[in-house]
Amino acid sequence: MNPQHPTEGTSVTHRRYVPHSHAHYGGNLVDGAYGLGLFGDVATELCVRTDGDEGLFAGYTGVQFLAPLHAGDVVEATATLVRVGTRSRGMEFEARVVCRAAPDRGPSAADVLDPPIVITRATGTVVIPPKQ
Ligand SMILES: C/C=C/C(=O)SCCNC(=O)CCNC(=O)[C@H](O)C(C)(C)COP(=O)(O)OP(=O)(O)OC[C@H]1O[C@@H](n2cnc3c(N)ncnc32)[C@H](O)[C@@H]1OP(=O)(O)O
Repeated sequence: MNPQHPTEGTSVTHRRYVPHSHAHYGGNLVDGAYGLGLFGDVATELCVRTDGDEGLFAGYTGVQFLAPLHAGDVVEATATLVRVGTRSRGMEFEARVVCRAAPDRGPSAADVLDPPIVITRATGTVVIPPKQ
């Protein structure tokens, strides 16, 4: 498929289960860098769709950790294109927990969270390499 023209408002969402092997801190807490990894991956697919290239993450202008991410959560991450430069692409990111364990009901019990819990928001810039 040919890449689309980069259009503000285009977004991509990834969703995944957070394995228990990723618990890093006390209380089954996952490190904040895990969420930034999700943002890198979702930004990559967004760039593939808008520019036909994976892009290179140049930097974040802001990151807010709003609520904890736990091992065993199902988390989704969205990247939205908010600014189209010559080669730079400004993006907004949001990560949400959509399912979470319910250990009071048993070791494998879990609930769908409605509404999801927003855990991280960020803004950043990805750069598309010059066309060869
Ligand atoms: C999708 C996720 C992928 C990843 O996670 S990759 C892993 C982490 N990232 C990296 O390893 C990237 C390492 N950095 C680099 O390789 C380079 O460093 C860049 C490719 C990011 C930029 O280098 P250059 O292409 O030489 O930049 P320029 O020609 O000076 O500028 C091109 C456009 O990019 C904007 N820009 C450059 N650096 C930054 C920055 N640090 N923060 C925000 N914007 C930046 C400029 O303004 C301009 O924009 P305008 O094309 O729209 O005019």
